[in-house]
Amino acid sequence: MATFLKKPLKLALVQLASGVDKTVNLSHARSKVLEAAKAGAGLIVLPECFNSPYGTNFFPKYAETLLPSPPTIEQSPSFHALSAIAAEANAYLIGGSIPELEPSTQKYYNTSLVFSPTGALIGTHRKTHLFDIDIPGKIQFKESDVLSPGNKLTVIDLPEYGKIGLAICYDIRFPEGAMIAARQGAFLLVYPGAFNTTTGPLHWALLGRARAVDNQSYVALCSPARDLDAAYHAYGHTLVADPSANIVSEAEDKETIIYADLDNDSIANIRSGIPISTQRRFDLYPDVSAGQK
Ligand SMILES: NC(=O)CCC(=O)C(=O)O
Repeated sequence: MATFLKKPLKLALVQLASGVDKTVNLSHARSKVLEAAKAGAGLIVLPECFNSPYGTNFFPKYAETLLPSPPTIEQSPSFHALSAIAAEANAYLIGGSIPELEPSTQKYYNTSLVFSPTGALIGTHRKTHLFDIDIPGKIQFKESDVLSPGNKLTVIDLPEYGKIGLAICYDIRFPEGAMIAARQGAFLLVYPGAFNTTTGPLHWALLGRARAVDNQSYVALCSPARDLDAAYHAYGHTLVADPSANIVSEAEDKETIIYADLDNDSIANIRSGIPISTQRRFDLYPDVSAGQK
């Protein structure tokens, strides 16, 4: 049997309730991550913009400097908090995302930091597709008013488990990145995200299941809890889809932690039963295959 996930993994997604106080948010994230680790999670995920409110007016105020790496604690308290939390939890930690200011260009990014169980930084992802939408009478949002897009796709190796693909929220609408990660061997595609109460009911679960069925990989979507006092109403509904595209765990809109037990057989069985990964006709779509390793 082919191996994609080297050993069973308990995944935890923290649907965190954050407010305006970054220090409080970091300390609250620590307590929820430690709770998940105590429950046996080996990989723990936080939501998009987990330590600030979500909105273009908040990005500059909450932005931290990550480069050159490692930053000082003054440049990035979140970097240091996440590193320490991962080590204390003895678990892999995907630190949702934070607004980043790149000092040399003065550009802002929406950036995810990933730490190993020793607290070492093992990967970063800058959101590559910015959330610019306009649905009249419902929602208008333009991340590109403030943010710049990242310029790389991200696959990270967790040595004991295998590879994961990482992208942020709106990135999920573009299936090419997920497909490239899966073709590079990712057993799991992770999206810290903050859909809203308009597009969430329409597309959140559908997109999670779509990326799972396309790639026959586990998919994890991790949202903030909904806060009706905030300007932006996150959808919540943090979820995990399995490689057959069943939703195996899903939150409602309040703060909670959801768990899923990931295993290699679930990936190997669907990939051998419906072997789309070996049946692709890249001769017919070379523009898609150009990004493959
Ligand atoms: N934070 C985001 O990228 C939101 C994406 C979203 O809501 C969507 O519909 O896509």
